[in-house]
Amino acid sequence: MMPEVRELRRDFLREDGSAALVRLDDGAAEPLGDAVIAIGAFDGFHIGHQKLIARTVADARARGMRACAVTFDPDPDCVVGPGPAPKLMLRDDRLFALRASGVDAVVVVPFTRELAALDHVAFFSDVLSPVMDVRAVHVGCDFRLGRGGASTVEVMRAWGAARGIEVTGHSLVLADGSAVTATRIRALLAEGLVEDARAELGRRFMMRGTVGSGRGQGTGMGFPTANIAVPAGLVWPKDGVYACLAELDGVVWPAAVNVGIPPTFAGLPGASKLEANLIGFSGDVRGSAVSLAFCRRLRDSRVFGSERELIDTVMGNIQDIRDEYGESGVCIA
Ligand SMILES: Cc1cc2nc3c(=O)[nH]c(=O)nc-3n(C[C@H](O)[C@H](O)[C@H](O)COP(=O)(O)O)c2cc1C
Ligand SMILES: Nc1ncnc2c1ncn2[C@@H]1O[C@H](COP(=O)(O)OP(=O)(O)OP(=O)(O)O)[C@@H](O)[C@H]1O
Repeated sequence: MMPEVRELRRDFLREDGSAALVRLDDGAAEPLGDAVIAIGAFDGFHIGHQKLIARTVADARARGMRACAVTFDPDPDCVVGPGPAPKLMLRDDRLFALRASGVDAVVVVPFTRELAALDHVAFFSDVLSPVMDVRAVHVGCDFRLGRGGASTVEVMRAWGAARGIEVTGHSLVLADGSAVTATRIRALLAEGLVEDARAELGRRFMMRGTVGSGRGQGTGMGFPTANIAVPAGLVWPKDGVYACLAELDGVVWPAAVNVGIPPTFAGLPGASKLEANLIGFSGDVRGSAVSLAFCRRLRDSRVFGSERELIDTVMGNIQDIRDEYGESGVCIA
């Protein structure tokens, strides 16, 4: 059985993203007035981020003020990190998820080395105050700002108390006894643990890309595949075969997916690193945008001794996924 439309819209970030988007490098940004804010990179927009935003929105409603998510572009880790970690989300998906989170506005601060060197006083006074009057700040208790992370929650709370700004460092949302973080979800995906990643993301892990061409042999073997090129800089789940859901033109199909260069064809030109057989779909997908939401890991990819063995195994995987999800598309547009 395919999941409900509501769940699918969540997986593919199709929920209504109606909050205003305010870029601080856009000189025409309208001032937002009194605001309750949450601050962070929010890569993955996981269940910890979601709870932090829910608290921010509840506080803003109680005060009769605007709720704002303050985030950065690019992700600070890409500017000041020792080597940027692969991201759970494209920038636009991250902003979209924040815009659908219940806040009134998403404020995007361009992140530069100069910004990274500011302390909290300059960050609030010079960067944020032209667009909003911050009255309350919600962050995780481990949050740090500024050069060397010198502005801890305690430092900001003491500074804010004298200025009528309430700073709250919330205890972190835990899973299996330790904090849910983007870093931990990346590690789960690197082990192929897509179901655990789903629990911590609050939706299935999703990759998006454009269909290019592969070696052109899948159709002849009975399972045509969309060979998906994904933008650089994103996390990849561990190589292997997965049951997924695939969105194409607003319709979601069950899909059998191979992640990683197929070991049987390693070294041959044209092999695709991400390919999906959309179950129940027929048509030409080249040039289209396809998104994959990861449901379950089926097995490691392996070297096959013969084409017959490869076909039988892959068709068996496809049948298992068909048995679980059917072969009909579900419209989520
Ligand atoms: C569900 C699925 C499972 C696959 N498993 C393997 C595998 O274990 N080993 C392998 O070498 N190739 C595997 N492949 C890749 C196929 O070999 C590949 O799709 C086929 O050769 C066609 O490639 P092409 O689209 O580049 O022409 C798998 C493909 C799919 C869709
Ligand atoms: N598990 C959590 N529970 C509540 N708040 C959290 C949690 N994780 C992060 N936050 C808070 O959410 C905001 C955004 O966090 P940030 O972007 O640093 O995410 P992160 O998941 O900790 O990422 P990373 O693993 O890359 O450090 C910060 O205020 C942070 O303290």
